[in-house]
Amino acid sequence: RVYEQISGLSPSLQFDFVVVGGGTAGNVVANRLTENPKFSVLVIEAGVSNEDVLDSIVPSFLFGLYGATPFDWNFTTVSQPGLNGRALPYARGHLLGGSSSLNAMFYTRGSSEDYDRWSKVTQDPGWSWQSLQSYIRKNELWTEPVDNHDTRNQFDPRVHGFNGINSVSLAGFPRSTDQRVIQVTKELPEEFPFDLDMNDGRPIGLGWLQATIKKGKRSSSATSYLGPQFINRPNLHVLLNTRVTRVLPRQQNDHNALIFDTVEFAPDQGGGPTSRVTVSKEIILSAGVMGSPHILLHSGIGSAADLSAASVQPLLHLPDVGKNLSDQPALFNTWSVNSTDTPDEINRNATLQQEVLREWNRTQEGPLGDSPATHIIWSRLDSNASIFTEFEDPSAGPHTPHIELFTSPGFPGAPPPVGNFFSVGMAVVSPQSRGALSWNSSNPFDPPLIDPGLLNSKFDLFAMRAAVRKARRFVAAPAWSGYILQPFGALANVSSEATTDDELDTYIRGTAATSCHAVGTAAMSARNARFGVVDPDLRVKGVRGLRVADASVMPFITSGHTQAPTYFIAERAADLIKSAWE
Ligand SMILES: Cc1cc2nc3c(=O)[nH]c(=O)nc-3n(C[C@H](O)[C@H](O)[C@H](O)COP(=O)(O)OP(=O)(O)OC[C@H]3O[C@@H](n4cnc5c(N)ncnc54)[C@H](O)[C@@H]3O)c2cc1C
Repeated sequence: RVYEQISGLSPSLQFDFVVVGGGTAGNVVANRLTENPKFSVLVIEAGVSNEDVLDSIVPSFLFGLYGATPFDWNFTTVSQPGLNGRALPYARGHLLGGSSSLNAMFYTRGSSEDYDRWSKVTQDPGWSWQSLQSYIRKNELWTEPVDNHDTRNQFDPRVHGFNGINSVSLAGFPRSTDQRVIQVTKELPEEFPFDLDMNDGRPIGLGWLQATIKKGKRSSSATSYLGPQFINRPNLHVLLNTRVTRVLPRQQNDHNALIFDTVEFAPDQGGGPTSRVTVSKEIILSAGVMGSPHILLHSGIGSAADLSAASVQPLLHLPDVGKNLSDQPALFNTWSVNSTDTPDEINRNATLQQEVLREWNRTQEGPLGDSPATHIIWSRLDSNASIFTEFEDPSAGPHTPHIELFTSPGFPGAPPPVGNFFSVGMAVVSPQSRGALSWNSSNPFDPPLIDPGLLNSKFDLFAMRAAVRKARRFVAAPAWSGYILQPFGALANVSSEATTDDELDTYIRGTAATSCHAVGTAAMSARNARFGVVDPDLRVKGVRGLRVADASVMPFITSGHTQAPTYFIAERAADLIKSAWE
């Protein structure tokens, strides 16, 4: 059952588990726990329903979800020294499905070494790439693209799951640039080798993008894990528009351990009275990389000094709550092109957009049904790069990329009034910089202070420079001759062979932003480690009855986009919880 307001929830209902946050991870946990009819679960989600939100259904309408909309938390970061002091908007999903309902839908697992590093740092073999395979497959429902084209040379079925819940697909509408992109792998195979499947654990190379899309529609954790076949389970309850403000312990037991069993919440718009619900088994925080540590801090779990300074009574000194935030700096390089066959025409012409929307409504086919990108190039810095004399390699191993380039026909976001474009987005996917989430108010309705620490490290700046140069070499391949006209905007200042590092730094610091891939603010560590927030079984260290299951538990960011690993974490989390109670 879905309740729009707190008043809809009968006070007589009893729950074994409360899942805080109906986002990417939370809905997985709720789905898997309610497979057992004996477990009753309440999901409490701050945001609105995802139902009938057209911009969340039609993949290429994603840009309509961001900013001052009901669907985005619309956070702002603190000033970023690495970006000339700019403060950035920071999107997070504020609707059922969380960020899976508004992200760019890229499905990338990262490298096998990323997970093996988690396993090493947590001393838990269960987090290794090999061990997670069963969860990867439980999550993935490989789905043929809506146009049913021949996909044999575009992915490797041996590494995919065909019986999971969340749809993953190749693009269902060919782009005029597709063949040129592939042509580059033949013209410059050393630098841009073709890779049949970037999700086989060894992503280095250039391959076709896979995305969480089902036959031309976004597949989010809300449409998949809370889909019609699940949402009517009598033991599954979802409360929307409701913000969790704190979790509270019951009286201390004989051993002095805090046992959390109560969730406090209020209407999301603030101003209303708080209510409470008590669980008989566990509370699972799945409020995401911003929400979960924010709730822990407001509940008195964090650095004791910081808690006292914020006038919150410290319950447990756990200084790493909110620390270790890891994000991937990103920017778009854009070129003008000699073609009118780009999405720019649709994106700036309302009549044309209505026409293709009518086609999409009829068939779910056409240019609206895909993520904006077509291919991704994953690369490492040269092993003899000068930066390695100063820094240890922050990547997880020799098969793990440092940087990513992704190709998108058209202008990124709303296009200028005239012109047609091709863009290469890029990111440092194995960054060295770390930021933090903190607070300066004891009011849980005040937003946290978000510092993604973008480009704080010289390593990340070095990697960004390498990525811009790589993007320039990519579009200089013969395949683009006659198509790419000239660099657009600030890229024009850094497009000659003679461009210096300083000039590149000015471009990068002036234009880079976030990938919105923050993780790590409630990181896992080994059971007896002196750092970290949760144990390898995702229990908050030092207390009982409380786990975290979402992107915030990643001890290191994976070298890709972060929704797929979040799904895998949630699948394993559900199994860990079930095995504790079944
Ligand atoms: C704009 C954008 C684009 C992205 N693109 C991609 C991409 O293409 N591919 C990719 O792999 N990753 C992408 N990501 C990242 C990816 O979506 C996230 O890493 C992942 O979805 C995080 O999942 P989560 O479960 O940790 O958090 P979320 O999915 O954000 O879920 C957290 C949920 O908790 C709710 N919540 C928070 N606080 C409270 C509270 N106090 N009370 C109640 N509910 C609360 C939120 O409303 C939300 O629904 C993108 C992210 C963004 C924002």
